[in-house]
Amino acid sequence: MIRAILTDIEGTTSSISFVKDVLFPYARAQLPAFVAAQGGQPEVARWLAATAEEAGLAPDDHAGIVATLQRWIDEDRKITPLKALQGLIWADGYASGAYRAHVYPEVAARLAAWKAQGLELYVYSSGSVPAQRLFFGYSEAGDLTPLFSGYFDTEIGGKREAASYARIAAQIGLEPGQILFLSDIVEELDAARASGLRTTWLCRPPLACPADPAHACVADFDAITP
Ligand SMILES: CSCCC(=O)C(=O)COP(=O)(O)O
Ligand SMILES: [Mg+2]
Repeated sequence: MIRAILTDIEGTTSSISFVKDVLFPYARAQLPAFVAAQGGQPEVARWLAATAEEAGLAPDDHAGIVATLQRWIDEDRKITPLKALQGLIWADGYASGAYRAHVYPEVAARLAAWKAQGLELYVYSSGSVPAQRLFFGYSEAGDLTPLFSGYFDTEIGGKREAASYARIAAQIGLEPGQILFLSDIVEELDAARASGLRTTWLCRPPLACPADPAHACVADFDAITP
């Protein structure tokens, strides 16, 4: 019996376009000024140092670090320091009203219905946990954060690694088979299933489920019956 739902964001609750065409360009454009103004703040300095280490750069090479981060954004790399810094930058955009996070039309009501029927709801995204809280706090459907019991990011492990899902199940405190993972990426679903989680594949239009899908496949949350 399913006791909890663990959901991906990009391509699952929300459009890929909002992340790639709104959030990523905003972070890319703001990065140089953000690093210049806030590079000395301990949290920012920690992630800049992690970026330098990952890229083999000197810790004080801010120009090189910014260029590296911008290249990683262009390549859509899911690297923890990049994701942490993006989250810090996006906070200003949400607070100023520059954008609100897209969620597909049925998502808020369906999440609320699952919560009302006793399911616990969790998020697992490559976006940092603070970025996830902002995303659902400033969504087009309003503040959805009261619906969620917890958030996981790549600090628990990569989304294509089975061990990450075992760690998440242990942190949630449920058997893996009691958790339903929702994602648009088959490699993530394969990893979750390898650790015993139940899986459902979101193929949002204009995509369509293949004839013989590798995972239970739906077009939207209304078609999911946990
Ligand atoms: C929650 S912040 C925006 C999402 C993001 O940065 C990202 O890389 C999306 O990754 P996901 O694992 O949700 O597909
Ligand atoms: Mg996704």
